[in-house]
Amino acid sequence: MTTTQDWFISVALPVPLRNTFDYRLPTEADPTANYMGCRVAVNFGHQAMVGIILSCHQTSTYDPAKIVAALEILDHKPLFTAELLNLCWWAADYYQHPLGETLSTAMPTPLRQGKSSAPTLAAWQLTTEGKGLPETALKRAKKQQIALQYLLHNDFLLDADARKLDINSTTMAAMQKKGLVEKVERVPEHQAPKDAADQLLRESPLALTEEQEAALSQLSFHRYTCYLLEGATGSGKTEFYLQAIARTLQAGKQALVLIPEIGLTPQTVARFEQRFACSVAELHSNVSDSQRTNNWLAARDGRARIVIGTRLASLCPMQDLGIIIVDEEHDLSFKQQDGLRYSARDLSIYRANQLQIPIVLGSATPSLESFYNAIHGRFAHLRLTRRAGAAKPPTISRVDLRGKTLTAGLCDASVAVLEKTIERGQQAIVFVNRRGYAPSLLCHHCGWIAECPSCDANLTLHKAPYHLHCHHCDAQKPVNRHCPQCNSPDLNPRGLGTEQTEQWLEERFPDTPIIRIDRDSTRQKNSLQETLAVVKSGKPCILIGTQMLAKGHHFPNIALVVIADCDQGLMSADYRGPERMAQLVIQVAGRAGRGEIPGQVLIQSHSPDHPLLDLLLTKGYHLFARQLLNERQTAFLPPFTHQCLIRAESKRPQNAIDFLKMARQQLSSLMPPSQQLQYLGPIPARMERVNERFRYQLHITAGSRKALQKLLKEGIEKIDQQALARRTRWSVDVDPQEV
Ligand SMILES: Nc1ncnc2c1ncn2[C@@H]1O[C@H](COP(=O)(O)OP(=O)(O)OP(=O)(O)O)[C@@H](O)[C@H]1O
Ligand SMILES: [Zn+2]
Repeated sequence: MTTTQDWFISVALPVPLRNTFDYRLPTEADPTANYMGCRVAVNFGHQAMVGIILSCHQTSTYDPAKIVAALEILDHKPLFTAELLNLCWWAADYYQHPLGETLSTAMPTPLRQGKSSAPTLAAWQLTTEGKGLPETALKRAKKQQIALQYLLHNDFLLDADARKLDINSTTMAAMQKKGLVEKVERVPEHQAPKDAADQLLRESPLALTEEQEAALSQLSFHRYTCYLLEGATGSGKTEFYLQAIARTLQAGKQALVLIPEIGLTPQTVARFEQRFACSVAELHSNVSDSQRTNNWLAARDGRARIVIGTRLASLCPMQDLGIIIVDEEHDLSFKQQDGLRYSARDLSIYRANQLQIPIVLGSATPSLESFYNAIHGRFAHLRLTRRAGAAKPPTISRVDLRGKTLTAGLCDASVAVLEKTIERGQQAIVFVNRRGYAPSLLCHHCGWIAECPSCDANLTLHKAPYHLHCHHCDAQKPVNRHCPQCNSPDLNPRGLGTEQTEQWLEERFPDTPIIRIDRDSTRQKNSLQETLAVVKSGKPCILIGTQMLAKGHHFPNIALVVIADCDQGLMSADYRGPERMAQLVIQVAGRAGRGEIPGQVLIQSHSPDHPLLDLLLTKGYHLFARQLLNERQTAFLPPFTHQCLIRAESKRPQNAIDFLKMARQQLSSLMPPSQQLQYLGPIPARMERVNERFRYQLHITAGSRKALQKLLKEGIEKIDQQALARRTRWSVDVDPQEV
């Protein structure tokens, strides 16, 4: 007879090592059970850790005498489905990241820490006193009466159902105070998805426009295809998603919807809940840890039929996934910039392919990568060129700033149009690319500029509260009264930030609400939603904001959009600068005229005749993107080539440089440079010093993705074995988005 003593498990642990670890199965475990994908508690050195079981076997390549027993198996049911394990495996391999850390990235924090994976749902039930009440009680508190009536007919009221009945937590808390209800935790029941199919929709779908109809008829639901939905702003991409998802749900399958970070979620979730009667689970950083865990498990168990989330949702287990939607697929937030540097979009394309299901990448301004794939037939290209409903595309004009006086970033002509817009009782957006009051503080007498002591960066001046702030290392300082160099009191803000425009507009339009939307103003949970409620009311107001305002909001009363400065993107040193500038301009401009009011867009620029800007504004994003693609091809740049960055940082610059020299040597000994493989570096990062550390990088550009992957697979392993690799902080970034 075999005992658990004869069984070994291989475990992936969240440590920066690329191998897995063998343990004995704990004595109380059942060797015939399937533990693959379950969490296990183990001792690793002197530390207790939570790992994931990858396999169970009767032999080990290590000396069995030295293998210790694992402490405890933490799950009854695998947390990682075989499909998710495979996905993480691929991600670890492709992005050159340790598997254990990759699996850890996929899990919500409580699960990572070893907390229980038994899902629970918060619910209310009547106390004995509550049960004694007649249905007609609580007449004076309508909402409480609705809750009471519900509870007299049902055993309990789930928090989620309370929301659907429009009963909020204050109502329930009031009833609890009266001793009528109490809080309980329910184990969720499994809801058979097929039963729900006939009562799927809560509202009837819109009649599709011709273009939407044509695009939807091209979707095939039973095999893998990656669709690029290139749809103008306001063309009704969301309606397209909703109807594609309805068909998926009808077939008894789940849908996964990925959206960019910040702000968008509540709006999108509301749209989905309004349409569908089934359960919609959210996965993003604004959901509490315990709720995130429950939602993650609900997706695994199939209780959640639609999962909506940011990048991190792409690594969630799904019982029976039928479609993936990536909205605003060009958005940078889909790429993680530390740890596992994955692209949620690219990962999802791989996932859809493995599952043989459709994936839709939607955007008005597709990334050049996706655009290229669509043109070359790797993706199916769907287009929506016209706005849905009555809305017309906005008229866009350029405002030449040369020789004009600027106040808080705006010239007189733009202010005059703003004034008219407000007089007409309409709303406007002023787009300013930087937060804070001014990007630097300058001594007018000697030219001294306030710099961050730890970074190669100027300190940003903020007025509310009044201080100097480094946007790179987060250091904060009081504002100097005198120049530390020449002692002159003549210190002045230089450059433009959102706070400055806000302050000036408040003085200029004292009777109009001025609403600033940037990372500083929306730091608190839900505050963005509260602010946006004012905009939704439709009353005249002026919104000032950064990129956050560009992303997918639908405000029907915005008549005017002013882009204070689009020159930065045109002059950028990053080859992606023009692409990003164009996406931003089209997205921000796309907020104007989405309802019945026609939209107008003013683009202020010191180089209004710049050929790229001209191309974008006269020919549109599609032709602009084609031209950029031609330029990229000539310059041996992505998407025609494939890149990897190896980054290193250290307190002494030489350490990082030495490490990268070694890395370059190791790699080029495997594959010497050629026309199809270029090495560049070590070179300093764009900002060389951040937070007292010097940052360098090695760029590798290859003509073929396969060759690059082969090089990395063999090369990183060799680099890993060098002593320098253990002494240096370094990372690998495959398909980097910021170089
Ligand atoms: N078939 C349709 N008939 C009537 N109205 C529609 C239809 N499809 C969409 N709409 C409406 O058009 C407006 C814009 O749609 P939506 O927000 O989906 O645009 P979008 O393509 O996602 O734009 P963006 O990329 O700017 O976010 C919404 O008010 C939506 O209700
Ligand atoms: Zn700093």
